Amino acid sequence: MPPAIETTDLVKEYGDLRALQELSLTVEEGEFFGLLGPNGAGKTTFINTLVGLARKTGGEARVFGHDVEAEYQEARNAIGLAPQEFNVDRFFPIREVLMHKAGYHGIPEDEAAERADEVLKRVGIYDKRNERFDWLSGGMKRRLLLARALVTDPDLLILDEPTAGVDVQLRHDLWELVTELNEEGTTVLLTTHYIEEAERLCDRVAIMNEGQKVTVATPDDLKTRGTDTITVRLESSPAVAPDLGEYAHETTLEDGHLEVRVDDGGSTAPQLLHDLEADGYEIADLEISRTSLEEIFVDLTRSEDRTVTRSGASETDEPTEDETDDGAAREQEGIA
Ligand SMILES: Nc1ncnc2c1ncn2[C@@H]1O[C@H](COP(=O)(O)OP(=O)(O)OP(=O)(O)O)[C@@H](O)[C@H]1O
Repeated sequence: MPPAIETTDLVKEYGDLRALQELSLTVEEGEFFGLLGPNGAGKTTFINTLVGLARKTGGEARVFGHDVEAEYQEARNAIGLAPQEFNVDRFFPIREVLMHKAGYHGIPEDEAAERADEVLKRVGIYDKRNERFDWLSGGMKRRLLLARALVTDPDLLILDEPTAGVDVQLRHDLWELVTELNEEGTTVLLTTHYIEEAERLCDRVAIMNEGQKVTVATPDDLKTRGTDTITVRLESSPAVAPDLGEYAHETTLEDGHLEVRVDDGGSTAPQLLHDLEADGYEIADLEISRTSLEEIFVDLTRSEDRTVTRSGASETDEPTEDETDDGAAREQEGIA
């Protein structure tokens, strides 16, 4: 089986703005894959090129082996997308919205009705089936987007910030549901700003910045890339920080607390204690803290200039041909 997603040197330009810069990424079938990056990193653009809402400028993109443009229908039929924005037809009861979506993907009416009921039950808003989208609460709208993504029984579920602005209960419900779907074999691509979410759910994460891939790793591997801090409380505070071995990348002393930054706190602490005692210091207390994934993420995506790289000099607010197309396609996506 080919990978669920495979892109090679994928480029997307909006006029002179390079939103994706030679992005090569592979998501294996069955993976729960996270896409992380600061605002404007290109996450939604990446998704849009996969689902046909944005036309790529260069490179290749395949979904289960199908070229996303040359074999659009095959690629698109494999994907269920829960987008960031609420792009749902507001004039129909939500059950009909789901049936239209299924019909658009070639599912016969009877089966579409069955599937609509099934997914509404699964996301917990079956009792709202005859209401219009506008009448749902924010959390219910998120559930509906997920239901719409699931109504075609996709092999690849793409969730673009599914828990943005939802309450804790719903966030946990959604986590449980997508974990279940992944365990049943659905490949999941998730973009999120919540590092905890990625850490909890994803087998691997890609960190993107300014349209480029910074790294791909498991959350555990990423965490080992940070440094640890050993904080030692000394019985009597010296005037200056002691001179330690090469293992100490940085040593600071404040109010009798010595903070030493090291690669691996667990294995360095005995050496540090030994060195301090040898120098006559009395130790009252010791604590090791590990860099959080969030700090590592901030480090990896730190940028002096947060603006996205522009390939040309001119800056214009005129919509490009692509943007106009994207708008039309988005509308279609909403209705379909
Ligand atoms: N249709 C468009 N026309 C012009 N520029 C666009 C368009 N869509 C996205 N961009 C630009 O491309 C860059 C990447 O945007 P994108 O929405 O992909 O980022 P993101 O990582 O999803 O951000 P966020 O986390 O804020 O959702 C941004 O600079 C954005 O302004």
